[in-house]
Amino acid sequence: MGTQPGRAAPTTQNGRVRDAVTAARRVVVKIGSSSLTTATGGLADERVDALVDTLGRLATEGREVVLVSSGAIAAGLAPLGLTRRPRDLATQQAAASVGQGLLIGRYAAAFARHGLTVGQVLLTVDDVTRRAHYRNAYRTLRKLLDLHAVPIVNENDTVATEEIRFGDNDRLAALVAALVHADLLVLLSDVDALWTGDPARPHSTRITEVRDEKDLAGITIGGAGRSGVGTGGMVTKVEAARIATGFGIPVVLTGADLAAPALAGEPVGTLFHPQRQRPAARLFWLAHATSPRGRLHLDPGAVAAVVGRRKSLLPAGITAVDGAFTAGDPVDLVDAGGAPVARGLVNYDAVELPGLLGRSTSELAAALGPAYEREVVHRDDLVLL
Ligand SMILES: Nc1ncnc2c1ncn2[C@@H]1O[C@H](COP(=O)(O)OP(=O)(O)O)[C@@H](O)[C@H]1O
Ligand SMILES: N[C@@H](CCC(=O)OP(=O)(O)O)C(=O)O
Repeated sequence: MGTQPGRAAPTTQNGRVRDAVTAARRVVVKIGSSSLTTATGGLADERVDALVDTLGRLATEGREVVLVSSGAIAAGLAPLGLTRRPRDLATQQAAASVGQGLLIGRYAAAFARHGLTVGQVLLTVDDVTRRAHYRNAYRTLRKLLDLHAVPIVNENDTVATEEIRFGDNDRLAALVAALVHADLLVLLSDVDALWTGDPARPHSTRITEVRDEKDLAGITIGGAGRSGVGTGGMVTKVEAARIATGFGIPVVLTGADLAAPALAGEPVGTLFHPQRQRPAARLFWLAHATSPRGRLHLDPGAVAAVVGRRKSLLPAGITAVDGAFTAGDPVDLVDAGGAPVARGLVNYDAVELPGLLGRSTSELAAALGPAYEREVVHRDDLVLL
């Protein structure tokens, strides 16, 4: 290991953001599988209890707490006689189905010791990305908080398919934080902070604060750790931090055993500063939360118009279409090399587009009617990637 765990002295700016951490009224806390399980993969009761003691205190102080907890698959392994995390989706789903009940039962018992009731909230990608669905998810979470219950969120693993799955819970936690307008997101893992490289390597050092993207330059952000039950590793945690800070929410990334000092605003872990320049929430959501349902291939002129001049995308600049989307779905706009340059909400169904490609809007309007004068993606519904 590189630098031994220690508490860095807060800088003034760090101190100010830490004050926001202490003052946070609504907090989303995410804990990973690796922090909840024993070496053999079962649920580690004492770890669940330790986390719940910290969160229970917070909730009884009057703060609103939403817990995003992984661990369903890990908890389901032993009861099904499995010795390690399965690779195939069907067995992962079976394990999650068995484990989720055990996990929630364990949390319900632990929170009950603090006089608190829990509510299970299982979400899919669609539930947090599609407007109609996320309003629904928001209402449920809001009502649980109003009723002083602790929502415990996980991905709905049993119905999520490979294509539309988060897999890790880091980004889900960031989107839940945005959804409930949290004041703080705390990501708890089996590592005490973000390090400059694999923490097991001798020259890696701990990063105490990330003020903006520049502080991430030169860092080796690696995959899941050696516990064998986590997924995503630091890659998805840093992505989650980008999403949340982009929504103006500070993020603390630290070890599960440091949850109490982190929530008390002590300088533990890595503090990601909220970004002052908030993008329009809807477009930010589009860039980070939606999974594209298809791809529109642009010719170089269309790339220059959309990216360089911030114009709407017209049928004339599209050379090919992939995917089975319907009007209103998010799609990626890709250049001639296939690299995504923008994401937007498309105004046509996939089946309609091939007949329109390469034709000018006036020609289309004359041939097919005024409805075909509309842009394929309006510039207000476009975000550059
Ligand atoms: N730059 C880095 N800093 C810290 N940890 C890293 C880094 N790169 C890779 N990791 C690994 O990421 C692991 C945490 O991710 P993961 O196993 O998915 O945990 P969780 O179950 O908490 O989501 C750590 O145990 C660590 O080995
Ligand atoms: N929804 C899954 C989460 C998968 C997972 O391992 O996530 P994480 O530990 O956050 O990287 C579960 O409950 O097992």
